[in-house]
Amino acid sequence: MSTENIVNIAQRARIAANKLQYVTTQDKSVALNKIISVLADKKQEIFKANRTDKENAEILVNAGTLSASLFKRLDLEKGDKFDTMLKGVSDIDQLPDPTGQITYSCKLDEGLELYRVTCPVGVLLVIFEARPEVVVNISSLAIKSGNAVILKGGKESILSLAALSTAIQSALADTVIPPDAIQLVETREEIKALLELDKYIDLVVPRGSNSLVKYIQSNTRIPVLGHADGLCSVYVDKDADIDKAVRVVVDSKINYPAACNAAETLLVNRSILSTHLIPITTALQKANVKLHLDSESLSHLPSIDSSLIKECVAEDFDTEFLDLEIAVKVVGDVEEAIQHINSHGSKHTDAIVTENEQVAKRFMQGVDAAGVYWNASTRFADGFRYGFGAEVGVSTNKTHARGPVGLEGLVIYKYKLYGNGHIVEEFGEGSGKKKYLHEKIDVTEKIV
Ligand SMILES: NC(=O)C1=CN([C@@H]2O[C@H](COP(=O)(O)OP(=O)(O)OC[C@H]3O[C@@H](n4cnc5c(N)ncnc54)[C@H](OP(=O)(O)O)[C@@H]3O)[C@@H](O)[C@H]2O)C=CC1
Ligand SMILES: N[C@@H](CCC(=O)OP(=O)(O)O)C(=O)O
Repeated sequence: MSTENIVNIAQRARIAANKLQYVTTQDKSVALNKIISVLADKKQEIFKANRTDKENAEILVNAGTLSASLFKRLDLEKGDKFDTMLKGVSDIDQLPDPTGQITYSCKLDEGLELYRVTCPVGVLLVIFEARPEVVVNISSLAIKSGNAVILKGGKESILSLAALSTAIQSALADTVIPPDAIQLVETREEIKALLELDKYIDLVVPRGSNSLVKYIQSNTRIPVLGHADGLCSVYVDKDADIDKAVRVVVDSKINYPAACNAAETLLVNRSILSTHLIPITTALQKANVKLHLDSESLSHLPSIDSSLIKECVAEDFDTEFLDLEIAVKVVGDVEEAIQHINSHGSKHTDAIVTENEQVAKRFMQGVDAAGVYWNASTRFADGFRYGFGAEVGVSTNKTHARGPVGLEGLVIYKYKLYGNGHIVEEFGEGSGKKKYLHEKIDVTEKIV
């Protein structure tokens, strides 16, 4: 696409975003329900496009140039993926409108009232992996939060994405939401050109590998909300219940090994090696997980399947395997576990298994991650599971939005000041000057 056309896409997104400032919750609901019905009507057409994407991808899988997990992500037909995707749109419709919410109010003077009110970010540019349903998840979240979005998914999903976004745009054509609110681009070159357009685009969300996020951060002036790799750890403490430890570690690793919220590192307290390590590693091996063991854990596991054991190297603790592999390290206490996670983790999601509340609290306060869990699988790090309907992805940024990004992550705020000819000159410390009241206003309803 020419540079001129790319600028045109960004300009149209900007115009759509400006219009979206005025749409009502009811308008959004009409649009989301229309999207559900058009997607349902066009299901076979969308599946046909998805099948062609899969046929093309299969050639690459057979040639060994594409992973089986990428192929699995690409598949929109399998199981209940399509229905779950539609349910996500309906769930988002049911959630409260995130815009127009008053998060601060203050009476500065008689007749002078200040409100902080949530509002859309504006125009988003979201880059994501070859997972077709993400286009529907993000479009729904964008519409409900009043944002326009330009989307680019992984190249392997190009036909599925085109079918889905065309369906969404045709649904919007029958509503007050401008179809330009949801636009698709297809290539890295187009992204490169869009990254220059800080005049039209307000926020870039790169969702994918660390290298993608780093590339975007280094090549744009637009603020970036990075959704990068998940180097998640589970720490099994000396006061861990064995059954809970096995359940949490195994689920964190095998429930969906290619996801960013799968565990990549297992930290085990030294004092429970003889009791907990064997049941946990046996369960992992039963699930075909390859263990990258440090020398201390290796010396405690003389008799397990050696084809699934490797002595670890230092880099294993900085590796996102995204597969049935896990690095195992013995630590002395929770402090060492926290220190390890804070120096090797990716600030995504980390879990502790323990029955000791004090130790759990220490872990949850000390670990610097978007999600810190006690006796629960890292796989819960997900917008749907958090009750957000769906997610843009899992933010590994520390500011604006952290962890699964749903509707609240897609709004900012503005301060609205309602006066009656008030001027600053009248206020001050001297005689005859007015003093600020700074009284909280009891707000019960939405304001304009
Ligand atoms: N935190 C989160 O929410 C999530 C994180 N991830 C992480 O993503 C990784 C795996 O996903 P994977 O598909 O391999 O990710 P990639 O980063 O390889 O690709 C993701 C997307 O980024 C695009 N892309 C990559 N580099 C560039 C670039 N330089 N310029 C423009 N576009 C670029 C790709 O385009 P193209 O296809 O055209 O090459 C694709 O659309 C794992 O680390 C996983 O943890 C995955 C999902 C969610
Ligand atoms: N958040 C979702 C999906 C995670 C995700 O995006 O995975 P993937 O695209 O396969 O890296 C989940 O927990 O299953």
